[in-house]
Amino acid sequence: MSGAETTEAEAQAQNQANGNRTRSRSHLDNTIAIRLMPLPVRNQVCAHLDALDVWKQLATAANLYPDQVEQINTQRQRGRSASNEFLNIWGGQYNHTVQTLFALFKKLKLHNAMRIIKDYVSEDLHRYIPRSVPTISDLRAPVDPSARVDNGPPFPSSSGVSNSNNNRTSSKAEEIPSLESLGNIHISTVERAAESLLKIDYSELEMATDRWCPENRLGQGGFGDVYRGEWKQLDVAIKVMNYSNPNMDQKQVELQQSYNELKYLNSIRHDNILALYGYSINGEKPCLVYQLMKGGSLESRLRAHKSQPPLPALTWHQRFSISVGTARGIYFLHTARNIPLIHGDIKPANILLDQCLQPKIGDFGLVREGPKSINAVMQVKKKFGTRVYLPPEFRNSNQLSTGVDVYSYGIVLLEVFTGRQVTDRLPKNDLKQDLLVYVKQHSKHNRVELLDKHVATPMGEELDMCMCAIDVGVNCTAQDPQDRLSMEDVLDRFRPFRNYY
Ligand SMILES: Nc1ncnc2c1ncn2[C@@H]1O[C@H](COP(=O)(O)OP(=O)(O)OP(=O)(O)O)[C@@H](O)[C@H]1O
Repeated sequence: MSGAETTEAEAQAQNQANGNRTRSRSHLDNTIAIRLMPLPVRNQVCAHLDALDVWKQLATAANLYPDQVEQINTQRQRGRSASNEFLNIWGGQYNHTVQTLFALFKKLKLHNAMRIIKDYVSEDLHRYIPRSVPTISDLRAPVDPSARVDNGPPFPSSSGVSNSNNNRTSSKAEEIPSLESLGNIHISTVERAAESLLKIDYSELEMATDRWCPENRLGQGGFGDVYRGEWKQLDVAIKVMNYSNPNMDQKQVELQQSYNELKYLNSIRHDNILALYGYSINGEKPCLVYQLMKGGSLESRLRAHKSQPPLPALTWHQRFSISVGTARGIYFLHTARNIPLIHGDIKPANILLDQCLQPKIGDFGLVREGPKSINAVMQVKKKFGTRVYLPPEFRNSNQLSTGVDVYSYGIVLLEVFTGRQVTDRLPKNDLKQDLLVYVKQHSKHNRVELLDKHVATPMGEELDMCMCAIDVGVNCTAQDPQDRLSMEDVLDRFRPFRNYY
């Protein structure tokens, strides 16, 4: 061992004896302190880490005290950035440097985070950043717990972050778990999310779809194609992930969405929530396998009269039953756990129908944990979802609450019963009106006129039921979230018509 190495090893031993918490800046590290990092860079790195939701891994690797971890969690639940709070504590109280942070990112294989701060560490450390951006093909490698990761040359011990993973002869107890990357979302995280899900062999899915025969292609979404297939005597829909977006930030968002789908869709079982059967990651592309919804999406059914050959329009009865089932699914999401889950992208394209036209909510890519209680509001950094279905307080001020789903649901109800799309061009004399203004104006006087003309005008109790649906749609889409119904209120309002569902 050279003299310099001995000094480094001694520094490391001393650091370990002191523990990460008391570690201060080493003489070998002359980079700036974390708290002096330029604000735009700090914001960028925090946004990136928050999107990956890795604050717990950071806190553990940095050996924070439980009360500090709780402090970060509290800020997170208030809608603040968990990563920023982590930096406040670790970078502020212990005066760590950007180089130390770089070492921490390296330890956790947060390569994009390393890229963001690389200009603030010495150039010879840039060799620790993998040259190529991790690709989805990383997923193909089966996780072998016994495999060691070759992280290249050891990171200087002055980093203040223990680096046992670099020591290929280190004992198992010291090892950092072997992690393959899905972008920056570790495969171990993905696997944990998918623990109770079936892991399906890719070759079985090839067989199920006749080798991805074009005739079995159901459609295309933001992530790639969806195929119909028969797998183990089950009718399934297989979403083939094709992370084609060349933009790295966008790609990261896509990866995060697939992870959300696994994490949340897998943890929720309800008659009106799409069943996720399993996933496959040992083939050409990662796949998610769902229950096949033979009735297609509500969106396509609402336009059925335009399809070739045209399908009969949905009856009022069917429309009502679909609306009730969808409301039940959203109500479950909002109330099943201590913290409400907010779907964030309720729209007809994400409501799928089975052969009996029972609805199931799909596309959990944007699901978020909301504020602690069903009536509370939290400020979030980023907007997400489909603009025309989002309420003004979320679109304009990033205020997230269960009211976001209620509003989107209200728009869906109005679309279902008027037969108009929220994006439809309105007749000439209504040019300045969007669907909501149009419905709100007409609902005062000529309410029956609002109903979809593709179906015979309802009479008697059926008419009352349709008017109730329009009223509920109007109440769900109030501009002020305080004036909106809750999903429980919606179901109460529908109860007098239970003969129809
Ligand atoms: N489980 C399923 N059963 C039957 N059809 C499905 C199923 N899942 C998706 N589809 C169909 O496959 C197509 C693509 O679906 P996907 O969820 O990927 O995209 P999307 O929701 O339309 O778009 P995005 O993902 O960008 O929001 C849609 O036409 C949808 O109706």
